[in-house]
Amino acid sequence: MTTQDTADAPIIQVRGLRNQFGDQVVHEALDLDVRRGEIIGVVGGSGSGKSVLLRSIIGLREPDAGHIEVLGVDGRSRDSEDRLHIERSTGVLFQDGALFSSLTVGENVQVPLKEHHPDLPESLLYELALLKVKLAGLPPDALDKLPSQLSGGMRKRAGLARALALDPPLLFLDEPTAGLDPIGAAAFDHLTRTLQQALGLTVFLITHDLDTLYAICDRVAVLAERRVIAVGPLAEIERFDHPWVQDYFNGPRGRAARDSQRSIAART
Ligand SMILES: Nc1ncnc2c1ncn2[C@@H]1O[C@H](COP(=O)(O)OP(=O)(O)OP(=O)(O)O)[C@@H](O)[C@H]1O
Repeated sequence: MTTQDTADAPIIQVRGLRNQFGDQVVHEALDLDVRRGEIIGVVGGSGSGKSVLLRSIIGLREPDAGHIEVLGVDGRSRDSEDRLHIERSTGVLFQDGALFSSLTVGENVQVPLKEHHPDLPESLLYELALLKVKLAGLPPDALDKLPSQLSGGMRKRAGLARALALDPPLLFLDEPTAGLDPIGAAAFDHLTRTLQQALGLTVFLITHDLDTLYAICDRVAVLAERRVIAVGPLAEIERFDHPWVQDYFNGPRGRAARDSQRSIAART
């Protein structure tokens, strides 16, 4: 461990991150702090490096330079205790769900449980998987279904159930509402907010979905020009003087999302 993991220390700290593929520099001098207990929305144009940032933070990609700390642990550490600490503390819902297609939903949820707690008896594994499936808002009979037997929205929830298997304090969601219809997307947003509040999660959420940003994000980080150019509450970001930010937040879709969220807030 590199620093004290105290309650007010950022749960994720990224400093001077550099990622490069051949001649293409994706990140340069990128800094970001994620605060404990927040939902931070990460936005940016296609190819701006949101997924590469996520992969760097969770240790799936070795950055070319920079420093990353997750829960007080150096993200580049190869020490097995440190790796285990990060793995056990982070749940990830990848863009495509990344479920094993030949395993049932229940078996998918059991994968991390078996890996990290190999001595758990079968009956307990079953009960834990059932609990996570219900937590993700799926009916109990989803447990025995294959991913191919589920709708897109249900597959996302199954991926979420698996991401929550180890009760991680830190949840990464990569475009969770992509491909969902507006009602399904709003339901998934609601679920994310409910779980974050009930379980005290910190959520790192990559999204293109303006409705999601307005509905559930406490702060937003904008990726452009290879770094985080702005981070803060939406009301601040909307005023940030940058062409991409202005197009995105104050274009027709941005205005519609903001108006719709305000009218929901006025009704509740
Ligand atoms: N393994 C890799 N090898 C080569 N280039 C890569 C690799 N992974 C990502 N890239 C490049 O890095 C850039 C950033 O990719 P990334 O997937 O992080 O973008 P993104 O912001 O998540 O985009 P989108 O919103 O379209 O999902 C892209 O130009 C991509 O082609």
